[in-house]
Amino acid sequence: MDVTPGTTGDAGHGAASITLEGIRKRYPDGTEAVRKLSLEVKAGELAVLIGPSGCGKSTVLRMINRLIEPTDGRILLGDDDVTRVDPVKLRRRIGYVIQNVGLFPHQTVSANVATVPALLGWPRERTRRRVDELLDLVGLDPAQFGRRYPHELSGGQRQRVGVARALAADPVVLLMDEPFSAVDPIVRTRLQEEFLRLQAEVRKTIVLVTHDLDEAVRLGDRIAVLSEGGRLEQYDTPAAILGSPASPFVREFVGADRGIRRLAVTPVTRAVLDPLPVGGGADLPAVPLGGSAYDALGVLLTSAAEHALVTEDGHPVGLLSRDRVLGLGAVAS
Ligand SMILES: Nc1ncnc2c1ncn2[C@@H]1O[C@H](COP(=O)(O)OP(=O)(O)OP(=O)(O)O)[C@@H](O)[C@H]1O
Repeated sequence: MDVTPGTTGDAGHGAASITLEGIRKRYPDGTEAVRKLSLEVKAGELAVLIGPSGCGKSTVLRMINRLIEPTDGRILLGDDDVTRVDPVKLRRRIGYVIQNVGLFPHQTVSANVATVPALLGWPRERTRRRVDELLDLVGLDPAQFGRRYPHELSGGQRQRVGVARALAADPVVLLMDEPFSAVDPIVRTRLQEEFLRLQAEVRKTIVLVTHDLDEAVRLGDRIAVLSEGGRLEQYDTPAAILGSPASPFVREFVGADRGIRRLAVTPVTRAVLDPLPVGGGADLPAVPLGGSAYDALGVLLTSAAEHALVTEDGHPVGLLSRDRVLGLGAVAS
């Protein structure tokens, strides 16, 4: 996954904001899948759409790349109204990753990743370099995997090829519909971690649909909780969604264990520390400043200590009490 920053040519400056203005989708049979949704995703941010089955998540995603035409409203990429541009050209600017990836089974991994560059008529050498660079970026050795066919890969490897393919032509936006749901939980966690590293590298504007709240909390800069008809219940950071649900619907949706989930996204900061004791507290268990409150609680519980020593670059900076950590997980009810 290691690349020199900038070699992909897209370290952030290839991203565009996405603005949904009162979008609506009424299917021909009369189903109002999305009634009136407004939402803005800032350039370089990852927004997660989450909500119960059938609430309109996929419909929203597919309106952004016009696989589904909105009945009403506007969708802007940066300042461009996507409903006014040719949908085929539009889709070349938007990467799309779906569950089970949808790789072409009779094409090699390299040919799959090269799909959009080939459509754009890139010279062969440029395409080859880009394909190798992307396979490296998603952690697949091009020499080993480039000539394989999709059925010769594991589920997790196929997902990575799907991500590489979506990034190939340096899209301004990436849409991901349940991209990690087809793999087992352990592989999923690893792919999510790799994906976060990749996103720190490429800084695309991403809209990701998931059913999995843990995934939403782990990956999202912001989470949009939707209810039936694409109604926006809350759009905020993971910590705010878990800490202050805006409606009974969100409270129920994020569930009773949201205090624990909240600890996972709350860092230990100087603001919650007590002063160091005389003698330095060297016998106490240590936790790093900036680490998650969830990890700190784990250390406190396993060592049965009332306090942990918080360190920065190995130097003690203060004490963290168990009560303080539990207070960080407390949520408005
Ligand atoms: N082509 C269609 N014609 C009529 N209704 C449709 C069509 N596609 C989707 N719907 C309906 O629109 C609503 C929203 O569907 P959508 O697939 O966007 O939901 P979702 O939130 O992505 O669901 P899931 O989480 O189950 O994938 C559902 O009630 C669905 O039955």
